[in-house]
Amino acid sequence: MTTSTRGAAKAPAVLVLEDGRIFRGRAYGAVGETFGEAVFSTGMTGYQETLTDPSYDRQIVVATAPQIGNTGWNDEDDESGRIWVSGYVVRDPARVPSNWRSTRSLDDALVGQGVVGICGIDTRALTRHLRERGSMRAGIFSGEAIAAEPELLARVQAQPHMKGASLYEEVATREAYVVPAVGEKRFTVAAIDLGIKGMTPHRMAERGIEVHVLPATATADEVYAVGPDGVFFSNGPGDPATADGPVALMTEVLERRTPLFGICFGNQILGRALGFGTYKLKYGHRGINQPVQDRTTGKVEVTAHNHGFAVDAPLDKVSDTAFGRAEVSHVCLNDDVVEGLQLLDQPAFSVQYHPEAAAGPHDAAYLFDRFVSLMEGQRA
Ligand SMILES: NC(=O)CC[C@H](N)C(=O)O
Repeated sequence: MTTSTRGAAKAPAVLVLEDGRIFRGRAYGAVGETFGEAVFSTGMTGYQETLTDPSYDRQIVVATAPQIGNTGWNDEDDESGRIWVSGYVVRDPARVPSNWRSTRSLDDALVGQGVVGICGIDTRALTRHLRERGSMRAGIFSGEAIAAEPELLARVQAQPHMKGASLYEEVATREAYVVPAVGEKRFTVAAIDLGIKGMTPHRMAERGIEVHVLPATATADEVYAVGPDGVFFSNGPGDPATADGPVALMTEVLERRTPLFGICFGNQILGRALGFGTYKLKYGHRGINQPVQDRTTGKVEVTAHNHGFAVDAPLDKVSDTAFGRAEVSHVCLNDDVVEGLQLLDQPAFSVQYHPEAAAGPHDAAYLFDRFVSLMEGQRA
């Protein structure tokens, strides 16, 4: 529920965490109330891409960068048709945005879409709290939504957990659509939309791929009806342990040995299809400067991340799976979390992070070329 809006920046607001910690600040964006999992993102740029990433559905995002909104909001950088975060927490919002592409302020964009936020709180203390205690449920209340603390806390504690949440169907397209290849068409890819970011089909289209984006509930018949050279599984919100439908579909794709690429949620689904488990990280990886090593080349890349879950696969041995040998291809150098998987006996691989990242960095863009090579190899 949100009520009014503009000029509301001075209304009092309160952020309530499920463990009882409370931060008091001022309303930012819409005034009202909202709930979600409080998570922090360390990106210093790219807030527009972050807020419109469907993988942030039902999450209250805390920006660790202290000044947010400086470049306003433009008509080009959205990753989807709307803002998906359920709430936004910033320390010091820009009073006057300045950028040649900006058409309105970030505050106006939040107000326009009814997204409740809070500003003027100590985001460093909040981030340290989430890092020590882990991501947790939270609520933001402003204006008339503010009530006695025990009441607000009880409402936060009544919210569903992110563990066990099935959200991908809620954010995915209902209708199939096609993103045409840029220049000469070389390949057709069926992309399963579990919360796909707009930049992903674009990065494929740039490589001569015609991308058929299909709903999360697509059947194998619908996938193969487009005559795909390869199948892609996208990023998406929620707990991968709930994604039984996409795991079953991917299993069929693997049985047919069609070239396969997955990103983020898609990596977790490949993990499950291979028989590995997934688990929730304490506070996840969200930001644009995470160091990852590609173990197939030894190279280290700086990468964009947004994940709260990870695949539980052995780092130091090749695993035998229903689809032959599999190995962990990429690993996060901060904490050894599995960041990529590849099959050694058929053309399938995935990464836990974001080679498409529009706000950058672009070190991992080669992964789209790797997908193209797999499709070329299958044709040869
Ligand atoms: N960006 C994503 O695809 C996120 C995947 C999953 N929801 C997670 O949090 O780990």
